Amino acid sequence: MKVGVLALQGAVAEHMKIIEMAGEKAVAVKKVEQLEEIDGIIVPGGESTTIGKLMKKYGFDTALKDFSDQRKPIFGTCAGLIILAKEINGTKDSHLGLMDILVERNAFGRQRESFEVDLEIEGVADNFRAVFIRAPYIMDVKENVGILSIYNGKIVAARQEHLLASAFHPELTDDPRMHKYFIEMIREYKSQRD
Ligand SMILES: NC(=O)CC[C@H](N)C(=O)O
Repeated sequence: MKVGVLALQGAVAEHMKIIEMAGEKAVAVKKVEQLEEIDGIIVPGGESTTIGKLMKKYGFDTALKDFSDQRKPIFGTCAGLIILAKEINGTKDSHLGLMDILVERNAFGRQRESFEVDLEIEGVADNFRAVFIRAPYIMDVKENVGILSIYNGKIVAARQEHLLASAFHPELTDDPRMHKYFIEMIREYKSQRD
């Protein structure tokens, strides 16, 4: 199995390190052609407007929709969560628009630009150290979306079939459990496709 990390901008190397720590091969994806050789992809944190623009420029906007149509899993972390969302509060624009979630950007306020908390994440861990950096949160979900974690009344992780999203950065600690959960999703959907 090969797990891709969209390598246009943001925390790419950190995700690759944890994927390898979890025992799978990581691929830095810079060209749409590479999507054929991978079984799932992580859209990392960074700056969603920048990632969105680069995605359009290199054809990933349509290519990743095709990737999702093939039921290949996508995991969006932080800015990646914003990229996956169908709705971004305060704007009519969206990026991939795949997940039935409404998100608010930079949702935890200036005084809390970055912080760490221990989270309970359904199916993943009951004490996951989560790093939030200018993080978004999920304001609302449709009924087909499973809520995996809530912090201070705010949804910070969710799953919709083969799509996974977290408001925090699971690649910035040495805990591979969130990545292992995603790798299991990839395995599950790969066996359905084969
Ligand atoms: N750490 C992050 O990925 C921050 C996301 C950023 N605030 C955005 O809106 O794109």
